[in-house]
Amino acid sequence: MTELLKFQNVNISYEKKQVLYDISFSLSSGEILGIVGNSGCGKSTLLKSILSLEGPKVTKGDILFKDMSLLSLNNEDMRQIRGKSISMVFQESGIHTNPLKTVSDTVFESMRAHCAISKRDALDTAVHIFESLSLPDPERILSSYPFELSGGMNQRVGIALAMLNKPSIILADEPTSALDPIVAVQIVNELKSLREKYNTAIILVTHNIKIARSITDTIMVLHHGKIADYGNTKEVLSSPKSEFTKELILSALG
Ligand SMILES: Nc1ncnc2c1ncn2[C@@H]1O[C@H](COP(=O)(O)OP(=O)(O)OP(=O)(O)O)[C@@H](O)[C@H]1O
Repeated sequence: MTELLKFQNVNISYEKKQVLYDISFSLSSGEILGIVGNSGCGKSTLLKSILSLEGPKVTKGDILFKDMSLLSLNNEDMRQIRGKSISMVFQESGIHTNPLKTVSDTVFESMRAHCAISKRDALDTAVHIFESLSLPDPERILSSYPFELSGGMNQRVGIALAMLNKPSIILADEPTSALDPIVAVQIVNELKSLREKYNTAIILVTHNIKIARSITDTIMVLHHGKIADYGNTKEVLSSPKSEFTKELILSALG
């Protein structure tokens, strides 16, 4: 397994408010890392800092992608990384799909932003990914506007779109929290199959420790912006080091 992403003693702040403290971890190809913790502990901030999204600033440490510091990249280089090497799936995948555009227009635009490709080739790539994720009737999905698809289907399409440029890492921020439990399980299975089919590494932010237990190889528990526990998921859940993790497991898993 190749190491893709590495956080080295990273501190992150908004303006003057520090949110994350001394965060270190690494992510290898094909690995699924779960980040869990209470609301406001800094999970989303951690994901945003990887892609230098608006708001949080790294004030100490370094974030490396394939041994290259992401913090030293200019805007154009970071734009190339976003969506191509590292893409993001949000809670509401409407963010991936413009309400005024059909899915096929969105597909073409997001692929054309990273490579010279014809519309037909872009759509063929999308059909292939939809089929590999068992999305029904790919041609109908492509010709639909987002409002014509159900919430669950929108989210599944959002995950498929995040895969268009075959990124090596997907950052998934609570991708199942807006969905009913049956669709949530479907999404979790789709994330698993991305790893199996494409060896994609995934960082999954979730409130749901049961989901984390069922899908992740490694887990990081954050408490007030600090790492309370980090390591192999089975080991952390069976013998957590911190009191906070013990309580979290007890309340979620009994
Ligand atoms: N744009 C911002 N400006 C200032 N502070 C922010 C901003 N976004 C988040 N914060 C603060 O940073 C802290 C961490 O927020 P973050 O959204 O990363 O937590 P989270 O663990 O993802 O929470 P949740 O599970 O509720 O989504 C919180 O105290 C939050 O209020």
